[in-house]
Amino acid sequence: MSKKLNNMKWESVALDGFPASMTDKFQGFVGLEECTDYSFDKEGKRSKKNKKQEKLAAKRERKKRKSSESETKEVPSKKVKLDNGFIVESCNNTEPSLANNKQKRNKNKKKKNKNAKNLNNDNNTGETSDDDKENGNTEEVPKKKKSKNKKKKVKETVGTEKVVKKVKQRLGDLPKSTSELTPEDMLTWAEFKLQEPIIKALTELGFKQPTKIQQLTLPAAIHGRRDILGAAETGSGKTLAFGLPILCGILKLKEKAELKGLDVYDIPYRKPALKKKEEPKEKKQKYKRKDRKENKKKIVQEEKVKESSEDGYSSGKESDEEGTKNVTEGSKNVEEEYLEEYDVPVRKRDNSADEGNDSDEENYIHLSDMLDSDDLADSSDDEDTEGADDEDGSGIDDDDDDGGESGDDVESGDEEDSDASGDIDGDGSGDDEDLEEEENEDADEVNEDEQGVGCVKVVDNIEMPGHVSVKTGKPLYALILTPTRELAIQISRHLIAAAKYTGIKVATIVGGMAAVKQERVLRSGPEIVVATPGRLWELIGQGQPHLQQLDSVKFLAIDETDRMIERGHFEELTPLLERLNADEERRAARQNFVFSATLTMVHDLPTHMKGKKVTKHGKIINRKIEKMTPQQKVNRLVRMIGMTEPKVVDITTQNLGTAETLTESRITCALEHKDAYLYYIVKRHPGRTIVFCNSIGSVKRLAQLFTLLKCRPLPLHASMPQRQRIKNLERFRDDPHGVLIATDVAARGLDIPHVEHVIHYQVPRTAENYVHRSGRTARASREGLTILMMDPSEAYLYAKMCRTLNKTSEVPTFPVDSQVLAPIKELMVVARELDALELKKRRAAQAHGWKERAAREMDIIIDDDDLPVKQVNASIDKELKAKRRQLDSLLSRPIYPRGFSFKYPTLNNDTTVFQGSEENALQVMKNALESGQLKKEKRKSKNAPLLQLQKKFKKK
Ligand SMILES: Nc1ncnc2c1ncn2[C@@H]1O[C@H](COP(=O)(O)OP(=O)(O)OP(=O)(O)O)[C@@H](O)[C@H]1O
Repeated sequence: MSKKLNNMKWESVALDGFPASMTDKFQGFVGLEECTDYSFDKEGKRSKKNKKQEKLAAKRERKKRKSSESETKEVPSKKVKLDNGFIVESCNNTEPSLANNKQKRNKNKKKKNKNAKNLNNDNNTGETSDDDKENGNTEEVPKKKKSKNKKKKVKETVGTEKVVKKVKQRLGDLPKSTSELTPEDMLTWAEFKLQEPIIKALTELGFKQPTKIQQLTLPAAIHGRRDILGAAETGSGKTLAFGLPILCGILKLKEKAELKGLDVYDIPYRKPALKKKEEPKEKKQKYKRKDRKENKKKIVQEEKVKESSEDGYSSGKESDEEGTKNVTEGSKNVEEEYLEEYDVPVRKRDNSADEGNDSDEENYIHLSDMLDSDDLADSSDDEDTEGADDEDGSGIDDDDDDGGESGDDVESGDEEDSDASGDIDGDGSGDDEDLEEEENEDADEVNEDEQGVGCVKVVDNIEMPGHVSVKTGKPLYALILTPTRELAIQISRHLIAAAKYTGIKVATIVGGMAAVKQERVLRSGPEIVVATPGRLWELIGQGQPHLQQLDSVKFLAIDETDRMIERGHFEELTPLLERLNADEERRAARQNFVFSATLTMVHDLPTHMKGKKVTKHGKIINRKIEKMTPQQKVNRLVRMIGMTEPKVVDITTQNLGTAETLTESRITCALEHKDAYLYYIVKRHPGRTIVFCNSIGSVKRLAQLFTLLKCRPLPLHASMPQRQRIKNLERFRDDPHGVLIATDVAARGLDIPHVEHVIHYQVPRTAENYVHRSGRTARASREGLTILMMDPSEAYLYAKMCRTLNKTSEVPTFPVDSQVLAPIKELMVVARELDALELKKRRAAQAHGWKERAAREMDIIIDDDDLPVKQVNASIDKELKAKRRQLDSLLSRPIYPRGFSFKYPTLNNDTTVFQGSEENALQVMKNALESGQLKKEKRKSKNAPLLQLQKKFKKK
């Protein structure tokens, strides 16, 4: 209906004899209208003036109509779009269909609520959110009033809708704070002398005070300008522990350059420590003497901090000194309790032997030369322990990126576009195109899947760019390296949030996304680059000008450092570090940050590396391999990265990297029942859950199985396209009952709020992996639960892990209702059968497709009869149909515990699978711990085979 027709006179016409059968199709189609005022369209001849006048008149008319309608409360003459696709205009004198009206109202209501909800999320106003409840920001309002207020609020929010543009939260975005902090609330930060714009951003984020690790590292990093080696539990705020000093340092450098009219390139952030070595020996001896005294650590630290702030590079000598004093005093007590500082001797980098290594023995292998945790794992560990349906046979290690941008193996998920998180630049704008996979570009890259564990990606044709000092006029101040793409994106977003009012730009350079856009961002000269090593090295190799300033960066941070430097994982890291450390003076003037939750953790040796070994030449050697000490591990890091006398802050000594708020538990069961237990947990204890597997194959299998079980799982692994990876993470973040099934690619660093459970579907290969996986829950002082699923064949790995984590007793068992589990096991049998049939069908289709393709290529005509696969398909289809029906019927029925009497079957049509109520898993575990149920178990477990195994293991 054209606009013109709106202004004409309409009359309703009665619909006699309208067939009853059609009524439901025309639901809400309340009448017809006939145009009674015809005229010729003279639009073409009309003058512009006339047109304008007519328009105005029409507008006025519409306004009038609207106001009169609202006064008389008649049915609006607005067009209504029906479900069947018709657009109708309702009459004034006929009652509209109630159903449609209701439907429409509901729709509108939903829309409004949605808008209101979104706006509430954005503005943190209105109804109490989950967050509010958690923070205790709930308000008791009488019910009646509340509904009125609600309406009002909805109206208000809808009114402001045009003004406030809805911003979709992207992966890694920090949620805005619900509490409004005043400058007085932020006084704890003041002692670190952070610049005002940074404090302003922290206030907005609701970060009232620094976390423990921030409290311990910021003074030395900001005032002392020292290198920091930080180890703190997962989710303890390590990102800002290096992020804030970097932002603060950049602002200081910029300010100084502006004040003195200097070129930033020529201002070292700190006095090269090389010169410090030339200091009179007396000073060092003074330290040594003090060292012997009881309070040695703190004094040394204090002296060094003072010394650095006296170096003339601080923005204000006195104030810095003052600040340092305050901070050291302020954090005194905390440090006494937690701070563990190592003496880190600075050694020349060309000295390859590790300290304490008896290098005189030819066949001596030191563990530090084989730091790779997964190299260290038994070769049998690399296989998918289930051995079932591992389609691609990719029982591979899958916990880092950019060691090769692998695969185009998309297995699930729709293809709808997401503009969510391709954003790679500091300004927060992102296009979908950013997420374009670069499968073609990857053609000559080695696929991780094909390589298997222990193989190393060979980086060909990359020449080390010459160490020419490049000045583009837009200095690159800081480089932050991470092992995974998602972590890089997240760190960027955290920094962007903290740098919101500083004008500092942050670029994310990661694989799997369009390099073109990343280059464009780099051309704008961001001060900070957060990157994974692969893509970064690729762009450096291509001569990207902004990155040619790499060797003059003032700050270098390496997150998850222990993972980053593991042998064979990041081949590009070695040349990168060489490049960064090429100029000795610049290296010494650079401030370095090295962080991880497991920085000082050293795991047990795998048996295959111990004992006798027969060499190629038939010689038997008895290998002496010593476990590296934490100090040796730290020394190695210091040497590799080129740090100078770093301050080592390790606050993981109590819980070895896991958060204090984490509740640990375990389920021991047969391998074939693991799926049933997992389904039980997901359904009985719904909540945001991450399920970790040891291989890509396991992730794929579980994702398929749980899709059949209608759990809507979200897979995540390194051979998925980057776009899908981010989309799945965002979906998971947005779904309070989301189930993410992931490899260790999601184990480190990811900060998704309110993850309630972490389930280790398989015992992780190293204790480090256990710590990082478990650390996806119980973050930022919240509580969380981790469940380790273990079958008897994994007892050895479990015992090894417990030993590394210094666990003196077994991880307590998670209580499972066996009555409920029994019917689930039956359900799982059917689901697995269906899964197997689907796999068979896929394989048959693939084989069929292959035969046909081959025939076409060879110009051979094949009869359908010669393709027996099709017949197989027909029979599979039949079976599939039947199985699907069987599973659907099982799933549609609620699960009753075995022995349920059925005397009082429920009348409600609740679709929840469990008839028993859903329970909070953490609470269930806590209750079990308190009720003494687990004490009994402890007594029983004295003779448990697991402990026996552990003893055997110790003897080895
Ligand atoms: N001072 C602070 N006050 C409150 N929350 C904070 C503070 N600093 C950081 N956080 C929040 O704590 C959460 C965890 O921080 P972050 O991701 O830096 O942890 P992490 O120690 O790096 O964890 P992981 O070891 O898993 O990488 C984040 O959501 C972050 O926003």
